[in-house]
Amino acid sequence: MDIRVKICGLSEPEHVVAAAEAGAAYVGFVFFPKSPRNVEIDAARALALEVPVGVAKVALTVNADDAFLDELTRKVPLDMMQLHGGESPERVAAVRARYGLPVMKAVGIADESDLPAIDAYGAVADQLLIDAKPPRGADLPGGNGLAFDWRLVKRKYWPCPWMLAGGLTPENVAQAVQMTGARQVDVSSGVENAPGAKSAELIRAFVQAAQGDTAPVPVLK
Ligand SMILES: O=C(O)c1ccccc1NCC(=O)[C@H](O)[C@H](O)COP(=O)(O)O
Repeated sequence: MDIRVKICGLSEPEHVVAAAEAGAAYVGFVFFPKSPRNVEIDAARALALEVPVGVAKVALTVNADDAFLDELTRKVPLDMMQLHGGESPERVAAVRARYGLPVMKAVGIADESDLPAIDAYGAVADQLLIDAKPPRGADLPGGNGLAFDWRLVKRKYWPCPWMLAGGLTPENVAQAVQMTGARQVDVSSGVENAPGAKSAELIRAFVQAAQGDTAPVPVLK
């Protein structure tokens, strides 16, 4: 099955190479100092230069200001910006216009009351990342290894391309794809041995499982 995979929170060249060789379509770099996956801009530039043509380099920021994004986009060759904070639809549109890069907006889902944000952000973003809403008081707005109820996003109409995220693992990704109809998936914690410590083996297992290269999983009713 042609499922596009994003491996997020990469900080070591060997894992960038593992993701690309496994067939990931996107690699993500996190710019958020509180995260165990945070990378500095100069380190991200070096990582980005390891990424083969055809694999999209995504910069994940959280409520970043123009000064930071100016430096980031000047120094790191990027293919997409991922906004993972409380950025408003107006801010999403402004970032898109200022940097001329496609913007993916993260939308956190916990229950039905979160669903209208899909249409609000879908009207201004190039893509949506549909993720689990972080628990109240969490240190990180994403990358928490938490899944949400996938039945909430079994919808027929999507305003733009989207990616499923939140608590995905090599074990559950095939079922998540089957239940939601997602054509793109994103993972961070599920391919780590500890927070921030990616595993090349788990990256390969995740891409294979997402693309249906393992035994089918039973459908949950
Ligand atoms: O991964 C982080 O540390 C992070 C920090 C701040 C904002 C967002 C962050 N990650 C967002 C991602 O794109 C994750 O891949 C997504 O939330 C799924 O994470 P996980 O449930 O750990 O697979």
